[in-house]
Amino acid sequence: MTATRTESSVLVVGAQVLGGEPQDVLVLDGTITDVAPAGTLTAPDGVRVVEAHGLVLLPGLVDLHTHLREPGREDAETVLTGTRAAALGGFTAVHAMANTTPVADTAGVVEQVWRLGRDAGWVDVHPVGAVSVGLAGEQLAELGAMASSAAQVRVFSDDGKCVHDPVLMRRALEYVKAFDGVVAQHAQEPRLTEGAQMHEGVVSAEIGLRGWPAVAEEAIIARDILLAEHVGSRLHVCHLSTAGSVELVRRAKARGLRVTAEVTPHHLILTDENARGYDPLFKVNPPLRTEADVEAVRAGLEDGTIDIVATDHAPHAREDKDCEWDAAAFGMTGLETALSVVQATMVDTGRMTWADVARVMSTNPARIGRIDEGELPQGRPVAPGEPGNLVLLDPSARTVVDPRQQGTTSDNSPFRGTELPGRVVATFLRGRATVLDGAAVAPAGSPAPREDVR
Ligand SMILES: NC(=O)N[C@@H](CC(=O)O)C(=O)O
Ligand SMILES: [Zn+2]
Ligand SMILES: [Zn+2]
Repeated sequence: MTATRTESSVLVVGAQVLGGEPQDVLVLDGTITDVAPAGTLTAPDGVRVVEAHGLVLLPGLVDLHTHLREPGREDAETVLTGTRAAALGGFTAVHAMANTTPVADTAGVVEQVWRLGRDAGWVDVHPVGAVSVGLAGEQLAELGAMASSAAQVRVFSDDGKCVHDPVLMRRALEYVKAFDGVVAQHAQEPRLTEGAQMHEGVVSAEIGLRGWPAVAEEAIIARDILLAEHVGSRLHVCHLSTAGSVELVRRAKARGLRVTAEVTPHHLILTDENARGYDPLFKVNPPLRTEADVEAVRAGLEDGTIDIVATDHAPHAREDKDCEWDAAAFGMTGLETALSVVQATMVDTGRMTWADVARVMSTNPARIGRIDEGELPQGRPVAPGEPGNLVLLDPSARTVVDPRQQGTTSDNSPFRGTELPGRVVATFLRGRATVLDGAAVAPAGSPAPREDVR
């Protein structure tokens, strides 16, 4: 028995794999070797045994849309704290958005983020490359160099900003075809959203905040679908939030186009009514929409129009959120509440099974990001021969969200003080526990987490 075997091996006993019948799952040296009916497997000497009766076992979650803020805003989050938060949320891989300072628009920056992730050891970090230099929307970034770098970038996005120029968008869609990449668009028509603060509707009119019409999102999605069809490329729609957007993607899919879409946990549960108290915790881009939009995105996720749930975890420092609405930054944290919100809105409502959750939070995001194959594949089935990337959750638990108890540096969760169902009990990255009994387990030899700025 080697030290490695102990560290990256585990026997999970009696877990409901994808919510099904209780099974034992044995992981040896990072790889699943056996899945058998509960009570039939025994642990080899020195292998950790995790008792999991009544718990649900899913493949490790994959986030296609995380803001880790490093380099540049380490006061809000670092690769280390953000990936620790991800592990606590049940994730084994995240895609780190490019809107950092400097912007991740060169091979050098994406390799830096990739290395920081690897050294931290909490989850696999896959940097997203910017579409345009400095997110300025003018000049195409070095997409090819980022793709062939050590970070092997496949997802490109100016997220935070919309790739508004149709010529630039067309070029990006053409360029990424060479390496089977995808452009992930933040769909926001800039002229229709100048100074916009929240969803344009009854509530914005009543409380006097500048509105952000649904059409500002839908106009860009419609255009990009046409461009992707013209070019024959893959398009991914970030944080889709309106009923009209769901309908556009539904029609594109019906026509066989390679268009995928994501919804965030917050757009599955919160509405513009939450803005009535002017609490900037509910200020987010795209804005929280109406009850009808919430129903439409739930239905879209249920019928497969929306492929994935992505967190859009957007940590912000205190001074950027602890101010009046108009001055506050857009964004909310989400890595540590995503699974609970999906349980509350989709599983506990009877709309989805745990197998469906595995599909929209692991299999599909890994596939869209092209990390389902290669050296360290993610989003794979819970089956022999597959990597031991797993999350064990207790669906019967209920937790009151307390940002001070979370792994993220920032405390801008809209669910502060809210009771949510479900709790991540353990997370395994290639057999190694990153979370046990709901607590983060620092990887051996990892740097000590720096003092959080609070
Ligand atoms: N979602 C947000 O409200 N904010 C994101 C940017 C983005 O995802 O567009 C951020 O970087 O803070
Ligand atoms: Zn965005
Ligand atoms: Zn984002």
